[in-house]
Amino acid sequence: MATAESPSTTICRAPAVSPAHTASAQHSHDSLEPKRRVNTPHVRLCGPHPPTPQGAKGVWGIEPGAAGMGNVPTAVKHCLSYEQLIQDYPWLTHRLREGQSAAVHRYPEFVKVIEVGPRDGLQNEKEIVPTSVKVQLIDMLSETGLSAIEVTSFVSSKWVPQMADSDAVLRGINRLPQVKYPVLTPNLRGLEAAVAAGATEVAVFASASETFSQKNINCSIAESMERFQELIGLARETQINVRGYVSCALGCPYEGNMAPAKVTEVVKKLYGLGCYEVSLGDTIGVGTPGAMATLLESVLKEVPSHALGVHCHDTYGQALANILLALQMGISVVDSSVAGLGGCPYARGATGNVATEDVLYMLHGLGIKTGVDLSKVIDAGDFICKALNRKTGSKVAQACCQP
Ligand SMILES: CC(C)(COP(=O)([O-])OP(=O)([O-])OC[C@H]1O[C@@H](n2cnc3c(N)ncnc32)[C@H](O)[C@@H]1OP(=O)([O-])[O-])[C@@H](O)C(=O)NCCC(=O)NCCSC(=O)C[C@@](C)(O)CC(=O)[O-]
Repeated sequence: MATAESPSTTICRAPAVSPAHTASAQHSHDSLEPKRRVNTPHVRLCGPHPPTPQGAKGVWGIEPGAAGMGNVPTAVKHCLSYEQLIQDYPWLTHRLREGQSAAVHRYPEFVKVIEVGPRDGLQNEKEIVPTSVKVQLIDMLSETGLSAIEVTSFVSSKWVPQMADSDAVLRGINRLPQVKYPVLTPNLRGLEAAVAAGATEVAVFASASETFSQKNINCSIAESMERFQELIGLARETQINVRGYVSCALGCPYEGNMAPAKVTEVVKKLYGLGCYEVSLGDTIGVGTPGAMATLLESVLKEVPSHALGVHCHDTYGQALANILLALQMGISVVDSSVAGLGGCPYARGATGNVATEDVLYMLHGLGIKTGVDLSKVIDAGDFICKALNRKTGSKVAQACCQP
């Protein structure tokens, strides 16, 4: 690892045409010329736009509402977004949604992106990152418009040596009033140290897996809940907000598959203890959209969507798909890590978190507001990657920064 105290920053810029702009341009083009779009030898246009009267064949030559996109040639399907399709042909909406067991919401207008790079992203780094580099990274992230940056963790330095400078990091950063700077605390000792260093928000971390709980915080799930009850009680007395994590929500490196009911139980418990929000951690990035849907169906019966977030690692390349699915099910809080840094020291094989840059690109492309400047996040990612002598894990940053 390069140990430069202040690595130089290359200014990288996001594409001049934003994904939102591109999407809307595409939409208006499509809606002006729906016929041209489907004018392929495989498709017989039997009806005008908007859809044909009852009884007549509709576009694609199928009965309105009869078979969703079933008869549409694959090449054409690929050109159409779900949203554009239901906008052009509203009669398809019911059919497309029918059969989905979960209630499908519209996408949220605003998504809160919680940056976890300085904590989750760096905790697994073998070589100690200089405090000044961590502070500079956080200060750069503060300028991006992010409303929450998880900066460090007050844990045992014997367990996680990289976080041994938590006090200096929290005291060293330039705090902006509009940004929250939560820190991880596993016990009362951590809470006290965090508050002494100026923390106004902390996060506790439980697990849905007994084995992972033992490996990560050296106690059972039940014992962790007892600790957290005391911690949360004390924190709330002093107006410290507490966020919760449930690790292994979609799979455990030691126990494998996690039953949604078991995960739900832990989420419900943390919420009941007073966590204002609980983040569902796919710690080892094994989840798929199907697994996320099943989990959320279960959790949403017990905890409201506004009190839930998703925290996806990208080990199997499923993170963005999982997040998209969660958004469709009403979730509007997403954790992510600049440059896709990350990995848990107690989760073998876990790779980085989903990259903040990639999440922002997707959200902005969907027309969802985040308040975050993607270009500035790319700059922060470039800074930390140079400091770590590492290639970015963000596909968007790779695309934007190609020489
Ligand atoms: C929980 C403990 C402390 C129990 O560890 P323990 O060994 O059972 O605790 P202990 O009470 O016996 O203390 C051991 C030593 O640590 C000290 N100690 C005790 N507490 C603290 C503290 N707060 N801050 C600083 N030092 C502390 C304590 O004073 C003592 O020092 P000694 O007397 O030997 O010199 C330990 O297991 C630990 O620190 N674990 C943290 C593990 C961790 O940080 N994992 C990564 C974060 S979780 C994660 O990444 C997942 C997440 C959140 O991102 C979501 C997802 O992806 O799923």
